[in-house]
Amino acid sequence: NKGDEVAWYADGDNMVRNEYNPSIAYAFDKVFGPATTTRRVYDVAAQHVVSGAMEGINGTVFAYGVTSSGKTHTMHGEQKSPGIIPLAVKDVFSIIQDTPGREFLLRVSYLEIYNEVINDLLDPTGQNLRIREDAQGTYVEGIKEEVVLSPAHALSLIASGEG
Ligand SMILES: Nc1ncnc2c1ncn2[C@@H]1O[C@H](COP(=O)(O)OP(=O)(O)OP(=O)(O)O)[C@@H](O)[C@H]1O
Repeated sequence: NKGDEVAWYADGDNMVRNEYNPSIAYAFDKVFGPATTTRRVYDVAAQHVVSGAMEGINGTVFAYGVTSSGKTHTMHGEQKSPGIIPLAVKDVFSIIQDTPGREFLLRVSYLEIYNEVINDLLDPTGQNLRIREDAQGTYVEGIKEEVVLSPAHALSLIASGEG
């Protein structure tokens, strides 16, 4: 809209190619073009991580990119086009609903890593936290974990961490 030109474009499902020098191209597991909805990105790239986590397989979904590349747009989205975080939270609760006979305890924590420093976004006193490892795996020492009972509860916690 500002008149910026496209410098890189999606060439098929697995390639990003330079507009000015088409011999420069990078291959990825999956490339989504500009018309792709975040819902589609979630379904293809994140949903299996979420369902895997509910089966006990540790998983991570993270966005990485320069300023204004669309991390917030993709992860948070907006009311009418929710991002990966709200879609994942809703999915988790519907998986629980569809799994009668098993009990789940869901805890949300929310942190920011900036310049190698970890801060707790749910607890202003939790600053410069350490990453530790024990027999259970890797964890952030002293991070606040809040038990959540509904998608709205989880999302309002996350929203409170933004402020
Ligand atoms: N896929 C997209 N479709 C439409 N608009 C987008 C898309 N990705 C980003 N935008 C828009 O581009 C602008 C910058 O995106 P966004 O704020 O998500 O970037 P960011 O990577 O989170 O930036 P920062 O690192 O500065 O926080 C926003 O106005 C956003 O709505």
